[in-house]
Amino acid sequence: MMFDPGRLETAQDVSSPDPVLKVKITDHRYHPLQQVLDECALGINKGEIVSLIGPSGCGKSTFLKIAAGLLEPSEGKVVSKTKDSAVLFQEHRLLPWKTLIDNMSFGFRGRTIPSDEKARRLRKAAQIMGFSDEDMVKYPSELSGGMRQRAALARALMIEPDLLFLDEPFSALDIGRRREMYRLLLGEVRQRNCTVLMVTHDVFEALSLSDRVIIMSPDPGAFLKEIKVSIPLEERTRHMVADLEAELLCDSEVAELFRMHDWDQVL
Ligand SMILES: Nc1ncnc2c1ncn2[C@@H]1O[C@H](COP(=O)(O)OP(=O)(O)OP(=O)(O)O)[C@@H](O)[C@H]1O
Repeated sequence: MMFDPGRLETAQDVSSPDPVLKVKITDHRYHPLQQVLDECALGINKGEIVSLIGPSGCGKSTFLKIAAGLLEPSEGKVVSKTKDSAVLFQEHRLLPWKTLIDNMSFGFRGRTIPSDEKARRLRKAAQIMGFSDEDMVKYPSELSGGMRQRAALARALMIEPDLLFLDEPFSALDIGRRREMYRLLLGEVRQRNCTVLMVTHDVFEALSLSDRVIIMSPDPGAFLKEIKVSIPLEERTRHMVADLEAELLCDSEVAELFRMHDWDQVL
């Protein structure tokens, strides 16, 4: 297929010779008879935002969990040169019996960080996320869905990670809250040149936020295509991203994958 080379390019070995995260999986199975992942290799450069998209069940979360070191691949290896990584899931995973401040502080567990530095980070995160002093002593059940998701992001950012794994963390939010989260996240990510690997169902979201988008096909999961989005993130408009999405779905392999041959029709 032809992509407009100024906007969407088929990525050909865009990772530097020295990526900060290198994942090479040749096989992954939860059960001996069911191969979930076939060959999948990915190198991510420092400060790069890479998204994985693909049909439900193709193995995106499995790949992300392996990349994040939460799961051992049946065959393969992960090499990371980053210092601190954090994972953010679709469910906020806040502890219901802890207040907001205690949930955010939970991000510090297992780290030796001086208490004045902890207090500084908590204050800064509360300010960025828009939490009042009153909010900080509330329990998760007393917070709105958007606040809970912001709290989960704040907790993940407490350790000031240089590598962030996101598994559909915005999918339960409305469009306005989602954009709010994008801004909060990208502000932090850009400021600290953090590297990001994100799984999403949403092609528009992937094209909005990423430097590179990887499209996975199922049975067993494998990388079908890599797309580089060359419009700088700060310059992307919704209109441009909608055009990129249409362009991507014109690719017969991608359309086939998502069963979107007639993508222009609403139904
Ligand atoms: N813990 C597990 N034990 C057994 N099978 C699993 C486990 N986790 C995932 N699977 C299976 O592995 C396959 C890939 O699942 P995975 O969650 O990685 O896909 P996905 O692309 O992230 O899906 P979705 O988009 O629906 O979240 C599926 O067939 C799923 O049933």
